[in-house]
Amino acid sequence: MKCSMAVQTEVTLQNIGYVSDLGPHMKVAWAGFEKNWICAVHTVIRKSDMGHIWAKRSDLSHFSLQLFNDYLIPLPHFAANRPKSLLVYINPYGGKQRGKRIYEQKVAPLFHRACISADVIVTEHANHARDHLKTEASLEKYDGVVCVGGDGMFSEILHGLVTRVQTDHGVDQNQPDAELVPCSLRIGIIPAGSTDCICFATVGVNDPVTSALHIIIGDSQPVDVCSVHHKDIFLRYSVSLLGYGFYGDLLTDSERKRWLGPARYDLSGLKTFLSHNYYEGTISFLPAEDAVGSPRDKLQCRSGEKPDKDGSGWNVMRGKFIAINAANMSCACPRSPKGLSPSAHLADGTLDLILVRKCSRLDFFRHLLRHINTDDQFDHSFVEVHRVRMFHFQPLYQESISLDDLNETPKKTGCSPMCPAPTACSYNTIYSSWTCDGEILPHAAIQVSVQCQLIRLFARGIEEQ
Ligand SMILES: Nc1ncnc2c1ncn2[C@@H]1O[C@H](COP(=O)(O)OP(=O)(O)OP(=O)(O)O)[C@@H](O)[C@H]1O
Ligand SMILES: CCCCCCCCCCCCC/C=C/[C@@H](O)[C@H](CO)NC(=O)CCCCC
Ligand SMILES: [Ca+2]
Repeated sequence: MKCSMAVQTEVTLQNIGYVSDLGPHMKVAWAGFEKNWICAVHTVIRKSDMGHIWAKRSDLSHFSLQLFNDYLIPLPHFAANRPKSLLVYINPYGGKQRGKRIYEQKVAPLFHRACISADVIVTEHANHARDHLKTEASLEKYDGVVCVGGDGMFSEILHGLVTRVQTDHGVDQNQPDAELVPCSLRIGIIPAGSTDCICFATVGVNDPVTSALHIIIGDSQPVDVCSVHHKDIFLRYSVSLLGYGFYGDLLTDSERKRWLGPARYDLSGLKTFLSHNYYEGTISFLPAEDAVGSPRDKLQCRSGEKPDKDGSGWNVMRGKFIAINAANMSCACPRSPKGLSPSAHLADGTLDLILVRKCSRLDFFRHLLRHINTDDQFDHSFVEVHRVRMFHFQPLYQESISLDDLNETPKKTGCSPMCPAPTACSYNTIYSSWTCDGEILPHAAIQVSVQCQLIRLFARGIEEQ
């Protein structure tokens, strides 16, 4: 692979082929002198380094920009961290099934131009990437792992990588209080899924080229990971949303409608909203009293800081909940650009626990609506939010069945259904389940704890607006 010498070029609006956000404070421009990619010229510029110049597109026409032919500017503070060798997993079936094309057309040419070698694996089945990472991949050859797909695919990479590192270090993931070993390999996300909330909440935009450039320049964003256990048995890791009730039901329903693509969430969202179920249980949590900020401080996450010490004392609440949402990050996504918990931090060792208690359908609608407008979604009498380091949930009923059984013939238990109209109540409305980054957990009773900065992404968080 050849990287040619830098050649300084004048650029005007006419020959800038594309200008894209690299997070709110970064821009990328490249000039297509020909339509041919090989002749294209790339540069990545930090907006703050460029003063006002990038503030308005029209300014570009007067701007002489230093561009380097066939060479990505090795800005000094990026150079040392730039990856040279990557392991790429592509889910060809995520989102609108465009992962392979996105990688080949938009990302691979940039990696080539930046002299990055990439070993590409197009997955052949679910859990292919996870299992390959867990046992087979020669990780010592790589500087990072790239996930081309959605949040579900990211979850595979997360589980493969974290499990591999713990196995290599002899850490037992079944111990809820085990000190997990952080992963040294960074993970890059090329968004090609349906929600892509992990990419959106850590980069600020779902754009494959922007993500590719974060990888190329070697950005690094630590991210907390939640570990989820049931009766001291490890279930899963989560980085975005653990949701019981509304989001658990929505996800369960949407999995049956995968053929609809991303639109499945709209249909299942409407259906779940109309069913208006609530569920009774006990939530116990350890507040992060010494955490940086609070869920309602309206300070959006920059990059996250590590807290000094754990908070003290568990809080216990029993109630009837429409939704229990544990947001380890803002969960911003194109559907809700500020997310479920706009001030949640990426790397502070806490998550925001949002409890939506039983309320009228109209009130719940008002609450949902506030995820897409500027009003405060926590400013309702039936909503509370806590910044926590750990939480446990115990549903009212005794959990003696697994999710698989839930899809079979109903079995009666001694507990009463928690649905508003018992006559219309079906078996499924008695129970909800947790969605864990879009995957359904097999148990409702869970213990969750936040593992501070367990992984790092090729990203930089969302910079100050
Ligand atoms: N080759 C494959 N065939 C079938 N399923 C796969 C394959 N590779 C990965 N998967 C699974 O596909 C599921 C969905 O993929 P992905 O997350 O990429 O897209 P999505 O669900 O549309 O997007 P999002 O998770 O952002 O809503 C993942 O849980 C992953 O395990
Ligand atoms: C009246 C209009 C009200 C509109 C309300 C919109 C509220 C949207 C909040 C979106 C929160 C997304 C949280 C992300 C969760 C991901 O881990 C998961 C995996 O991709 N996706 C979903 O659960 C998919 C979730 C899909 C939600 C629609
Ligand atoms: Ca966090």
